Amino acid sequence: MTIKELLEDMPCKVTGPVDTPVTGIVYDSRMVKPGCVFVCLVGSKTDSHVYAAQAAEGGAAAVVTQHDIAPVSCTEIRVEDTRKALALLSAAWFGHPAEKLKVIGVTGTKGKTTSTYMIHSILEAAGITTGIIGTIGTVIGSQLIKTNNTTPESYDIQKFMRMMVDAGCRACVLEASSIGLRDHRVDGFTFDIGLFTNFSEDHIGGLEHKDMAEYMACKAMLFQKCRLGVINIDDENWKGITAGHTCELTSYGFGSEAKLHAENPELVSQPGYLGIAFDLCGSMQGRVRIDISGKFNVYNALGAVAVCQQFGVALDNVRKGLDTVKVKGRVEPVEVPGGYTLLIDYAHNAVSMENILTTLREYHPNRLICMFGAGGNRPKLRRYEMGEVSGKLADLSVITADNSRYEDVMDILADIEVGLKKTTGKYIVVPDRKQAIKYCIDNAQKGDVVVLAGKGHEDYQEIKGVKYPFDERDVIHDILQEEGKLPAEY
Ligand SMILES: CC(=O)N[C@H]1[C@@H](OP(=O)(O)OP(=O)(O)OC[C@H]2O[C@@H](n3ccc(=O)[nH]c3=O)[C@H](O)[C@@H]2O)O[C@H](CO)[C@@H](O)[C@@H]1O[C@H](C)C(=O)N[C@@H](C)C(=O)N[C@H](CCC(=O)O)C(=O)O
Ligand SMILES: Nc1ncnc2c1ncn2[C@@H]1O[C@H](COP(=O)(O)OP(=O)(O)OP(=O)(O)O)[C@@H](O)[C@H]1O
Repeated sequence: MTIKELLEDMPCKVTGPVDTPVTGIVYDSRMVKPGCVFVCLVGSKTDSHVYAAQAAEGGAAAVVTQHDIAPVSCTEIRVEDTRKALALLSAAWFGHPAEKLKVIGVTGTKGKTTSTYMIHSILEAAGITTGIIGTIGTVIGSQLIKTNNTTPESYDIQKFMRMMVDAGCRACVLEASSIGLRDHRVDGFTFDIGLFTNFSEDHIGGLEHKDMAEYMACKAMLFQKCRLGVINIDDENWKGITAGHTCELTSYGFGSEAKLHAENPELVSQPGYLGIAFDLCGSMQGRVRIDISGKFNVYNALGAVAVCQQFGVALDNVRKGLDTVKVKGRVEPVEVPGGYTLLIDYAHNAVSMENILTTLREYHPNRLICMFGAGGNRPKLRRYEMGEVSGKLADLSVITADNSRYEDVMDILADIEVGLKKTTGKYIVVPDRKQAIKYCIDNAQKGDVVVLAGKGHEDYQEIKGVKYPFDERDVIHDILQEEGKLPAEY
């Protein structure tokens, strides 16, 4: 492919030769190879236009810029926005893979990861091979490729979609974060379906959104980039999210005014299994059961079913998909002996923790035990709030290390204690996370629900700039093995 072919349909001003063959697209100067097109991005730390000359000297066929640079020894492609250009160029480079897939984008403050896994599980049950791009990584068949962002850079999204097409996938379900939408990571293609889960305060400040209005406007972009919007109309913000939409809309929720709605939710509780069953009503009818705890999962399931209906999936496959779905680190049960339930969850702020603990309370456990910590080099307010929430809602809080980063773990725990002390909740401090898990396992009683909060799918602990291996599943396995309590089937 030549520069000219690559630029087809892209508004730009070109200075220099355009018949040069292109060997690849690169958005990091350290990855420049002879013949590549280097796209200069204005980032939060670096404006990589400063590397344009170096890229040209390194053999780049062209550099893509959005502001003036000193003349370079290769072709210069001038565009209005290089992030947008990166998306368009990457789509062209990988042969527009989205056109060969049904692409579903999921946006919302909570429930994106869970919903993508539910959609994946249902579609796969129906024989529709589906890839996932999201917080846990990119899933293509049995392969999990770890990524830094919930919504990766546009180049990577296009590359992953190409890999999915080559692997025989027919669909791709992607978490479209507000930052990803804002930063043009999902430009260059049209989503077949956009799913809205819910909207609440999050991601404000720092390098994220300046205020709630901007946050909402970014989420709303999905419904200007898709053909059909599937909307949770029980969330009062749905009208703001769909303002300016260019797609058709369909709805889900608990009320009968929603096209697909739920009735008769019933919590299902057995040792090691907390789920929920409910009736699907409206556009699909039948009782279904989800193998993940929490009433909010009825919403995630409704959204997922409404999406899968667009593929003509039958009720049996919906049932099968929902009854077998597993999401790593999202109220994920881990099998343990002793008649109690042990869960790993990603809740790492007060809102998520309140949601999860309130939900688990509804299962009427013997005791609800919450083990958690808080990230270092993050706002202290989060720690006070988490302490207060757990103190109010759990029968016992076990406070311990999370990703302490550059802070002393004891300082973080002291902040969490400030919140705990506002309540009458019992707590214990066990700074080492493995020891804290061991404490929970050793002290759990029949009928208890123990939630290990904070790390979810993460498999490391970040301390002073180093990521140490720490997968809670492995840690639990090691503790049970050391104590001779490992179930026979492990
Ligand atoms: C603030 C932010 O969004 N940063 C993202 C952004 O990095 P950046 O542009 O700020 O990076 P930078 O270091 O300033 O570099 C700018 C450019 O210079 C290039 N560079 C840099 C150095 C050099 O020597 N040569 C060079 O060419 C870099 O490759 C880059 O292209 O682009 C990177 C590549 O796409 C992202 O990985 C990175 O996400 C960081 C890790 C991040 O934390 N982002 C958060 C805010 C985020 O995106 N979150 C959302 C939502 C999550 C949720 O819903 O929970 C997400 O989708 O993940
Ligand atoms: N529909 C929902 N409503 C409220 N809370 C939810 C919902 N779905 C999940 N949660 C809670 O939020 C946590 C994160 O869920 P999930 O990872 O699916 O959402 P997400 O949108 O991908 O979140 P994040 O952006 O934090 O990764 C869950 O562990 C659960 O506690």
